[in-house]
Amino acid sequence: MASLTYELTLAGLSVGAAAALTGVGLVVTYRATGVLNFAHGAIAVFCAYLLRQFVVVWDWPLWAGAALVLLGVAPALGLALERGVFRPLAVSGNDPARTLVASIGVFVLLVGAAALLWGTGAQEDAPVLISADPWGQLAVVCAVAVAVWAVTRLTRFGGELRAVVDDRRLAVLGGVDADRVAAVGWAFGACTAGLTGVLLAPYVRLDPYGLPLLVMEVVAVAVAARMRYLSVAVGVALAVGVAQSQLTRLHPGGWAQPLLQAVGANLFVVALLVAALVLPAVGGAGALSQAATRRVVPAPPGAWPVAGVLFLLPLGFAGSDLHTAVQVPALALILLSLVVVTGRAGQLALGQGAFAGLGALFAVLLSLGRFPGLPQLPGPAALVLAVLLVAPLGLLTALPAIRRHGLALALATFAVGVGVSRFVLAQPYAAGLAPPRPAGLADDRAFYALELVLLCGALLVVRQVRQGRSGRALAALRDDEAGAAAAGVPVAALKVAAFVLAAALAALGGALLSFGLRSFDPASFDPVRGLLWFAAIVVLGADGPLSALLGAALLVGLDAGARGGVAAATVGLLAVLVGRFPEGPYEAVRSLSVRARGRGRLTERGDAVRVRLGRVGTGADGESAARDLRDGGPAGPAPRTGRPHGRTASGPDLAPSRSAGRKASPAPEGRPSGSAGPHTPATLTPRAALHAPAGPEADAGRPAEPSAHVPGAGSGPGGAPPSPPPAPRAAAGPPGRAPVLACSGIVVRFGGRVVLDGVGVRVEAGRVTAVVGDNGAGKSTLFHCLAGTLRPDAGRVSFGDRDVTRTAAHARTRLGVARTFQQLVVFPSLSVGDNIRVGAEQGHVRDPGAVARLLRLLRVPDGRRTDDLSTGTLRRVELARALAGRPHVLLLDEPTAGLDDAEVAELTRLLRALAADGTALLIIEHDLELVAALAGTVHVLEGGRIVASGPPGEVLPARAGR
Ligand SMILES: Nc1ncnc2c1ncn2[C@@H]1O[C@H](COP(=O)(O)OP(=O)(O)OP(=O)(O)O)[C@@H](O)[C@H]1O
Repeated sequence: MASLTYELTLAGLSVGAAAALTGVGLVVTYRATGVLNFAHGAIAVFCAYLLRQFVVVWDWPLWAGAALVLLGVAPALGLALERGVFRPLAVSGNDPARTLVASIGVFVLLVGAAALLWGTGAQEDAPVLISADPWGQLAVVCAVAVAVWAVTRLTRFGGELRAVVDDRRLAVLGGVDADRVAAVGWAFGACTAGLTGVLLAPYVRLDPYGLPLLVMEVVAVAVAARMRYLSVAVGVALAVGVAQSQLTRLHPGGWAQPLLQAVGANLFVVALLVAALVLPAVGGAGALSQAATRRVVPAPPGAWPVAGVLFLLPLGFAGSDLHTAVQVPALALILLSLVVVTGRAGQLALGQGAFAGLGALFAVLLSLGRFPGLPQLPGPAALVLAVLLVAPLGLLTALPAIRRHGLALALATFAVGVGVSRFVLAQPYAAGLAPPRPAGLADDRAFYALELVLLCGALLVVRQVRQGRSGRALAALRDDEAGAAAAGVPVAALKVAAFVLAAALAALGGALLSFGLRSFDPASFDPVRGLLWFAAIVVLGADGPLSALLGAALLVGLDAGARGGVAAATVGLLAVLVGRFPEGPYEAVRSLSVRARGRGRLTERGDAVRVRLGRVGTGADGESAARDLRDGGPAGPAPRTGRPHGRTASGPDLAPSRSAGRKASPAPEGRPSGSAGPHTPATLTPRAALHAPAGPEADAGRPAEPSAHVPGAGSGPGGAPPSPPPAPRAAAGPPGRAPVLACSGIVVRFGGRVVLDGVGVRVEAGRVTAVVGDNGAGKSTLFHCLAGTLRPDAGRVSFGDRDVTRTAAHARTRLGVARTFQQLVVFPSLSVGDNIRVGAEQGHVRDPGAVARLLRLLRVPDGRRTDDLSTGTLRRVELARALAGRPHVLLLDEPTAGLDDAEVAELTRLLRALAADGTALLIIEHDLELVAALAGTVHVLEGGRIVASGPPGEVLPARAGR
């Protein structure tokens, strides 16, 4: 027995050593470049094939082949990838979605190229570089790990590496050659990938699809090591390898037997599921730009009728052509699922193959009467029930997606895809299933016609989802999750809905695929297919149903008409190009031609400048927008009643110069504060704009008007005194008014550090309350607690008499607490009008004229895209979106950031008018002059505590004098 244990341990160490090498390679590449290299497994298989080519086919000596592959080809491949694919992405900001798409593109490209060059069948004669005896392999792993440790800890290069990892731009400013660091990281990562492939190939099947996946399952090891700790990666890899090996000894009877066998054979997949779904997310938890997924390739005119005719053509086919054609609508449905979840909702869904496979398996089992607990069903009923059963399983990816973004979400959905493939689809009960076609549809033509009908139905459903209110909400979610929540979009529910609908569509497609081919083949739905489909839909323009039709025709056509691997190689190549040139082929050609002329090298500095200029909005539009703002006069007229707290603009003694850090205004304001501008309709006050009479249904669904809903709200200056606030500990503020929004005793800790310590503020109707303080004082943290984006560790937040401490951000918005962002947030894929419409729709404001009035009031251009508008205009768009939901409370985090003096004056007048109309405002602001001009009450935050509160005239001079 002891010797069996020993033997199994040795076998496990051998597997673990290869996994450890993968882990080390992934960690080093990630540390050097910030990229989780999905192509690692594909590089491994490419190198393994190449060594076989040299040694077995061309009869080279093993040492020569190995030296050339591992010390020549692999690092050269890594360098080429860094130089040609990932460096331009890193320079342009390392958008994780684009980087991920590019690395999946490289994966698909290399896998396709391997299939093209060496065929899709498995090779059994890969040369053995190091014997199966684990000691040699372990020695290699230890040597590699120690070398990496020594280089990163003891050399200057290691210091540079750490600097680049911490902050690439900062490191570059500090003189570090980030490109060199990344190049070394890529070369080394590719070397370890090659070594892994060469070590594994003789002991597992060397085939273009299986081996890369095997290597990618091992990503769990790197995730468990938090993409950081080499020793953890090596330890986990060896432990899982040994445990997997030892599990083969157990042979329990009954139901546990197949389960244990499956787990024993796939312990790295279990580890992947745990690492991706249970451990804290890697790659940062923040919402990420999904620029790569929202790409729309505009359909040329007449594309839909042409597509319709092309899809009808196969009805005239016969024989094998028609048999091939039946796969197209089925695959189009699967790709359509990605249009919904990735294209429109912006979620990186790498596991759609799993849902297609489940749909196929369930439908086939049901139609054969082999589904546990259910009788045999006729084909159509089996199809419907399979879709209904799989749809809720969309929660498998939807639930992780609620908290995970970007890379972490990609890993989670990939893990689910791999898990379902290994534990459900590739099981003995699923082997050799041959479902009958539904009665009356045995003929390929009839079946194809049914598929077309179902595809049309699905296209109509997707069209409905992408249009109108739901379409705008999904686009907002895709563009900026926090912004969407702030506009009132129920982010979590919408994600769940998108994933569930996508699972249903994929299941329908998968079921049709199996019925069409009259067989269930788990390999048709393996995770590599999932990656290929994902890359294909992103390449063709994820947010467009036409892409699904085109993609399906392309993939099926290439698979049927060309050598195996051509489809994957084509999609991979396109994905790499799209990763680099997301703006499309024109941009690609332009950039390449500029480079060919030797003038277009994108430098760190050049790009940074462009990014900066882009943000402040240069060019004719930006300048004209700023001029409009200056010349157009204030957004609203003078307050109808006097200012409630009777302050006028501050004296010069109160504030430091406002122009610090702000664009200088070339034109004088030339107008007294609060006066109406020439372009503003004289009768249009902010509240009048928001609450202008509308149809009887105008406020349907709205909880209540301020006075009915919130004590004190809407009473404005001189309103009836409301009842006292219910807050347990009275917050600072003048007595006699009930706060619309209040917090008390707020405590927030980050990692044990107290950032807010018993803070309380009241935000009252018709008043501007300000919070000032030094950088890091805790202002934004307090703001997040009030807006609902952060739950305090202790304390209470109340809205009127309602405790909202645990109420989600979007729900607070719907109650009437609107906010803007310090880094302004607009939804770039929506027009200006639609940006505002999202706010109105989510606030259940059904007055059709409200958006138009807001557009007029804030003088923002409807129909325009947001990309080329100036910061000032974008701030007004953001404000308009916040106001569109008719909020009772408006929270503004540094609203003047990036504005010039004229724009600040404009904003000041608008905010004053809003307050005069009864809105409760809370401002976090460094600009003391603005605070003095606007606020009735000022709270000074220092080190997480409120150290002074009162009217600005009392509080601010002390601050200004510091
Ligand atoms: N998510 C977080 N994790 C850990 N620490 C955080 C986090 N968010 C904020 N902090 C820390 O909490 C403190 C308060 O941050 P906060 O952003 O609230 O300050 P602030 O007053 O808004 O500063 P600024 O004016 O620069 O925006 C800072 O020291 C910051 O580093």
